[in-house]
Amino acid sequence: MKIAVLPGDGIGPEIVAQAAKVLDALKSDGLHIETEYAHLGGAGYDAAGDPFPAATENLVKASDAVLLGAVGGYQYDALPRAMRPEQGLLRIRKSLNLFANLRPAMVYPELVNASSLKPELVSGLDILILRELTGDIYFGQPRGIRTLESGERQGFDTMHYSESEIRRVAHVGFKSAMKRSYKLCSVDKANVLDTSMFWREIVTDVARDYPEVVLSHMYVDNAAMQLVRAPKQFDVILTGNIFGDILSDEASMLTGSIGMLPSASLDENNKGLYEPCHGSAPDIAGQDIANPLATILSVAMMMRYTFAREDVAQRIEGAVRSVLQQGLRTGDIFEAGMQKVGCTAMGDAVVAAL
Ligand SMILES: NC(=O)C1=CN([C@@H]2O[C@H](COP(=O)(O)OP(=O)(O)OC[C@H]3O[C@@H](n4cnc5c(N)ncnc54)[C@H](O)[C@@H]3O)[C@@H](O)[C@H]2O)C=CC1
Ligand SMILES: CC(C)CC(=O)C(=O)O
Ligand SMILES: [Mg+2]
Repeated sequence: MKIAVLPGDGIGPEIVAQAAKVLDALKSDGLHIETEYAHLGGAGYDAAGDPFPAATENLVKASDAVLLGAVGGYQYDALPRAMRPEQGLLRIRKSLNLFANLRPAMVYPELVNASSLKPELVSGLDILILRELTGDIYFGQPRGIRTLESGERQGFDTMHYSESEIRRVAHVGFKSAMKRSYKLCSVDKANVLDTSMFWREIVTDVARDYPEVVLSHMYVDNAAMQLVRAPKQFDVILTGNIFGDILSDEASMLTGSIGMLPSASLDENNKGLYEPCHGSAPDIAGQDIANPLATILSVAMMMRYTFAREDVAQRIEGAVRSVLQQGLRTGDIFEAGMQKVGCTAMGDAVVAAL
């Protein structure tokens, strides 16, 4: 298992250090894990003048999987767009062809009261948001800021999806639904956007290959509302890049915190990049208070999807469950009566529970 580790920026190094301890513990138990570190995002810009340095690209292409913290920081916000940390993230996803982004949102029984919704709405929740990750308005050309004939300046981006991009992620969605509850809801804005109208047409066509799966369609504004009204109506949500980005942050709060939501970004062969769904949280960086569980759970997803080690994945998930049962909580999921711990102590507790 050759794993490239990219701590990134902000809380990235803190949370990745905890996940790395889990990898070290698994290695001591006999798993053949080899890790190598590199820079991405602001760290890449600082070290090599590029948010996705060539050395990082070479390393991730030579690795089986990538573990990433997060990128971004206030100090980089005024850089030209191409130099911003977030462009490093978009480029690594594109470079590795990681078109399928799996973002499971499940509520641990111990955290039912940490959710911002009523316990009965979220208890037992287990949904999968499948977000297309290498297309859509985040990658569309042309884009930029131009001056119109009137002399007024205008910012513009381009949304598009090609048929092959929709087909391949739709297949992942239907296959995921076949392993779960045979229900797939495709989320779009087909009442307004041509891109979405086309998305709906192709998803409907792909559905013919999966007659066992019940396909439904929902507009994204309604989906945002339904996610907080009655989230358990969903099982797999299939959607595009920008809608999935937004809906998955929303879904994270059903679980108690964005610090609980892991992700897997996969190519056609299940080579993957694994990262928490949240960002670099510069507002809490350097204080040892970030929740490392989303990153640790991302390692579990890595074991499941890239290395086909369901046993190891479940072992890590069991350890996370165990620390929650012990009453340990970082600040973002803290409730009265629980024991508040920092990022490092939470990581240590997970390792001890492995
Ligand atoms: N995948 C990535 O690397 C992503 C990077 N970003 C970047 O991160 C930076 C900050 O963006 P924001 O919009 O503030 O989103 P964010 O996800 O970093 O933070 C949003 C809020 O959630 C909290 N939070 C996030 N992760 C947490 C954790 N593990 N434990 C406890 N609290 C946590 C933060 O403290 C903050 O209050 C920006 O530069 C942004 O571009 C944003 C999203 C994803
Ligand atoms: C650069 C952004 C697209 C990162 C983000 O918000 C995400 O992937 O969730
Ligand atoms: Mg996001």
